Amino acid sequence: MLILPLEPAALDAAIIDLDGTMVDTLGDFVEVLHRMLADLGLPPIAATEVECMVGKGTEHLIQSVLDHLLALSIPELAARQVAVQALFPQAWASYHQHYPTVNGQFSQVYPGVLEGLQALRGWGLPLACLTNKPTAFAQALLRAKGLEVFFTQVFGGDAFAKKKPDPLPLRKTCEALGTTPARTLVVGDSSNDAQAARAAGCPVVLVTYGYNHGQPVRQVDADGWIDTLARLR
Ligand SMILES: O=C(O)COP(=O)(O)O
Ligand SMILES: [Mg+2]
Repeated sequence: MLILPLEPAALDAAIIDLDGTMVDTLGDFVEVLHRMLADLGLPPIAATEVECMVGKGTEHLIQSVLDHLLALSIPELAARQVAVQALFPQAWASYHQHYPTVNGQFSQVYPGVLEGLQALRGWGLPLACLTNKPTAFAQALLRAKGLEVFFTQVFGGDAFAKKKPDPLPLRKTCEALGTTPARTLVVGDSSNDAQAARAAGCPVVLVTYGYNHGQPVRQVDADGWIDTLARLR
């Protein structure tokens, strides 16, 4: 259901999230994490667990995975945090070593994404992609999936001093687009996108099929929900 009246005349640009909104990348994340965990001599983690950990950037993902896997052997939180921090540098290096070769191989563009992006471009809106994924990985994924042609800007989680849900990346992306937040539509899949949009003053529509940390996405404070980007037509 789309509550927000999506008037093209009310908008000057749109900012679209990547993981969980345009591309179903859970398979990429799981594969890279399994290669990383094998390098560390740790067991694999279930995709259903990973799904709840995606969306707050690479550092948060790696820390959450290590914390989850060490929880059985180190039940005490402070001791576990020390163990996670000790493993982190090797995990980070392994993750970044594997990601480029896996990127896009185990992921699919969601149905309706092309139609939705074409509709927004058809309204004459410049589009930016803003993700918490590292910029280089985001650019390579958009290229691999043939989506990069739609975007004048691509910013990742390493592009600014803070990541979503902080509003800073949205404000900076609006600046780069030359638009005001109130006239810039945000399309995302999680509370990170919605909280950032609310704090920045952007209208925000959420897709219902992405990753919202295991929480019902319709309970997130947003202006509307769509089950496919094709609904933007
Ligand atoms: O956390 C990530 O790496 C990706 O998250 P996003 O594309 O949904 O912002
Ligand atoms: Mg997302």
